[in-house]
Amino acid sequence: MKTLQAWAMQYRLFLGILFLINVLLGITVIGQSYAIVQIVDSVFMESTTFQQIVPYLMGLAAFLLIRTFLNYTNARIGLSLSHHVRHSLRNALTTKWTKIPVEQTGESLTGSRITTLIEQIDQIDPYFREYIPQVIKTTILPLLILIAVFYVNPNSGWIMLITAPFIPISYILIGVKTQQKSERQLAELSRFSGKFLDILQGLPTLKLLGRGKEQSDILQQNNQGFQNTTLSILKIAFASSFFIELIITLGIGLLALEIGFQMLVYETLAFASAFFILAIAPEYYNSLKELGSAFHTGRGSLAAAEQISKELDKEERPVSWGSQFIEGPIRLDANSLSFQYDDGFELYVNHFTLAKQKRAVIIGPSGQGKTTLLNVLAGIYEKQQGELRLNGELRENIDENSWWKTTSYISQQPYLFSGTLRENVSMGEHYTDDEVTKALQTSGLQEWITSLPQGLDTNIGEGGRGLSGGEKQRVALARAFLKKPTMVFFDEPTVGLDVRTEQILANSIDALAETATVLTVAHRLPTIRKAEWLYVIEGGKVTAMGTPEDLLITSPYYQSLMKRGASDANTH
Ligand SMILES: Nc1ncnc2c1ncn2[C@@H]1O[C@H](COP(=O)(O)OP(=O)(O)OP(=O)(O)O)[C@@H](O)[C@H]1O
Repeated sequence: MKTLQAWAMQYRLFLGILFLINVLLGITVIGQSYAIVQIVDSVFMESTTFQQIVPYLMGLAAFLLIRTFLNYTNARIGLSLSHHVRHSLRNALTTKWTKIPVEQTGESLTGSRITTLIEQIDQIDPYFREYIPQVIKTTILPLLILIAVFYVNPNSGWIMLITAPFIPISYILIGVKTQQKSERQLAELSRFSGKFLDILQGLPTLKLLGRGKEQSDILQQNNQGFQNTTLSILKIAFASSFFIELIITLGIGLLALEIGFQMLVYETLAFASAFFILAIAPEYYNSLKELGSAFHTGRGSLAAAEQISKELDKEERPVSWGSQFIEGPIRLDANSLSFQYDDGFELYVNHFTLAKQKRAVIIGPSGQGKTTLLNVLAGIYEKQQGELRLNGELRENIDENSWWKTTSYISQQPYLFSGTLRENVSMGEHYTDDEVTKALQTSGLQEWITSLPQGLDTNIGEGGRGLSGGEKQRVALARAFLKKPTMVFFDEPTVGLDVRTEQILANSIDALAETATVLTVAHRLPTIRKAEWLYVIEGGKVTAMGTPEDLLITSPYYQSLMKRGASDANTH
């Protein structure tokens, strides 16, 4: 629970208020017992008149009211503490996610992962709402009661002090015993739900194969296993609460016995004192018992806290930028450039150069690092070593905004936001409808827009739902046409596009290449054939670089590609 404790310690003011409230609560509980004792003693032992006990009755009512108010405030502060911690964790996670470099977003930022983590923040609620206030209460209340009892009758104080640890010890023993079983129960549950989902999804196939009955039996067995584990945990839970109640009863019984001896045999204790001890003892044991159950509730927050803190502690590799403004046609140069995914695939580029306004392509077998290289050169991934120069200036000295203003990056799966087509193309910049329409036309979407009843005002779902891969790329191209970049990074789709879309994409790139340096990760022969300059990537290294004529001599990969010739439309 170290992580949770550390989070709680950031809210010392709340903890201080909780401490104060519980000191007052302790005083109220003692005062309430004192008032009850005085009323009973006056009425039964001293036969006083009603008039004389009125102040005690009023005192009792006041203590009861104050106690209710303090308990309410205690719960409110717990709630508020939990709200503040969860709010700041949500903020911390969102800040973290917005800063995560693109390279890491793929591995950590899927929608379902975000949802799971945000939901897990709510699972830490019981720790702050119940456990923390209860820990503070259990630290202060029994202590104050103990001081009062020691003051009234030290012998009873000793009995209460010695019997108290049995309650937390029992809880710890039960916790240890049930932990393994609960873990097994969780495993059973996930096995059961996995199997259930699997069978449900494959039901039509199973029916066709006549295997429905067998699967139903398997499901029954899994269900039985889960039931048995749950029941065995429940058995321990029931037995344990019986055991703890027994300890409390024995503790109070022992106290009664000792008090009885002192009152009747040794006559060293007055009735009022004895009654006070017996009236306050249940408060003492109950608050210890409540800590145990709050502890179990709080433990449920543990796994969620671990997940959240793991996410928060994840190392970031942000791309560093500087203040040098960049514009005009771009030239790229790189030396000894290296990049590695967390202990995974490694890219190393000894030497790389791309002249201004050249039309270059990166080729190579699948999974060898073409996209990775494109991303490092575009400044989406941070290089680990080496130097990358843009127009002769080190990349880290370039102003990030001016770079992205000059650049268009068209990935294999461009992201479209939930919003209108106009918003998705203009991306926050101001363009007239004519300009937007023209850009969409140049990227071959003319027919498509005219078929849309709402035209540019058509709403596009999150992630471009309802648009094909080719349409998404064409919307991304339209963005590029509006931007008029001087550097274009284009990751050609690997998935098969229809001939017409392919032609439109090629024409669009041709149009962009008139005014920009274009670097394409190419998968298609027509694109490769149009290249003025080529790079071959194999095993994360640039194995050849030059004009198509150069490569026919220096690169066996390029030679074999050209040999396969026109019959092979794809390099894969
Ligand atoms: N985010 C990532 N984390 C870890 N490894 C990755 C990540 N992205 C890619 N890789 C790995 O890096 C290697 C190179 O991937 P990359 O996408 O650069 O290859 P590619 O040559 O562009 O492939 P393709 O032609 O199939 O698109 C692959 O082995 C891939 O599995």
